[in-house]
Amino acid sequence: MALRMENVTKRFGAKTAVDQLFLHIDSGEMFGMLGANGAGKTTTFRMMIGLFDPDDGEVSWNGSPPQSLDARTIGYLPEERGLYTKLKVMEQMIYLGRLRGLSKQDIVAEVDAWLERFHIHHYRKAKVENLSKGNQQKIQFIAAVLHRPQLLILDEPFSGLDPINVDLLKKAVVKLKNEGTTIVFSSHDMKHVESLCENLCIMDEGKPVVHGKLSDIKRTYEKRKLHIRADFSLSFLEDIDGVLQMTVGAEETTLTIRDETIAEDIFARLQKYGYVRHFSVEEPTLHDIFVEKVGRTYA
Ligand SMILES: Nc1ncnc2c1ncn2[C@@H]1O[C@H](COP(=O)(O)OP(=O)(O)OP(=O)(O)O)[C@@H](O)[C@H]1O
Repeated sequence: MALRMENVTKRFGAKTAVDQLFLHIDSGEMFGMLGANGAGKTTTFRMMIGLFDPDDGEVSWNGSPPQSLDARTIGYLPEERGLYTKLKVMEQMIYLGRLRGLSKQDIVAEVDAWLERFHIHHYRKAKVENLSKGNQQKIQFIAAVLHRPQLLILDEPFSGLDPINVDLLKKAVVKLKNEGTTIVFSSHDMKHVESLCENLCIMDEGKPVVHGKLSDIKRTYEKRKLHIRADFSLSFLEDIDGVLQMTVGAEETTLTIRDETIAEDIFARLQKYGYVRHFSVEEPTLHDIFVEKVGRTYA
């Protein structure tokens, strides 16, 4: 399932929530959408699944509008979680799965496997309202995937989860990707996108300010941090033109430099002094890129 969004704009009254967005997501890809609150991620998702029509531009999956997709093709974890809290976990899953045309037998088998994977099988007969928030979120995730969609859209899937549950969910998402599912998810946390996605889009006020392959994006930004470990004093580096800051730690010295050419210069100089145990140029993080691109701190 490959997605194309061509010059898509969505307005709410005077507010332009999404502004001339171009996106191309390949089949089987894991794609990350980043952006501060109100950047336009949820509105973009709603257009992807055909819940909203764009005011301008076009959305298509394999050439067809999202409205023409079979309900089983898409799995959607909405930002506003909504489960029937008085129902028991399995009852709820059977109800939701039946709505999508699955047999009770298939639903029970699929849900049991997911509950095991998430270490919450003992809650299969528990009422949803008696589960912790994190466990409710896992149940909602299962509801989004139990029909094995080809296309999975997850709005903030990791928010509110503790690190152990974040890892469990990440593993589940990677497994689905490896099985061929096209996955799009949003996050406020750049690290999640950095660890999971090859391709991403950073949105700011409805516009994609950065879009493309993570490795390409990183390559186009200056590398400005140097880490050096050596068996001799590195204090002379502070006086080199282009060294903006220097922090001397017990083991390692970290330098902030003006641009990559300074790293080459320092590397050449160090050769003359003695044995260098470690020399690395740190790639910019997505956070660094966001700050550089939109000129303010993220989220
Ligand atoms: N149904 C709506 N009616 C009016 N304005 C809306 C509607 N949906 C979204 N907006 C506005 O559009 C902008 C983008 O909202 P959206 O929910 O898409 O952002 P988001 O990136 O998902 O934010 P968050 O991270 O807070 O969920 C916001 O200014 C929001 O107030």
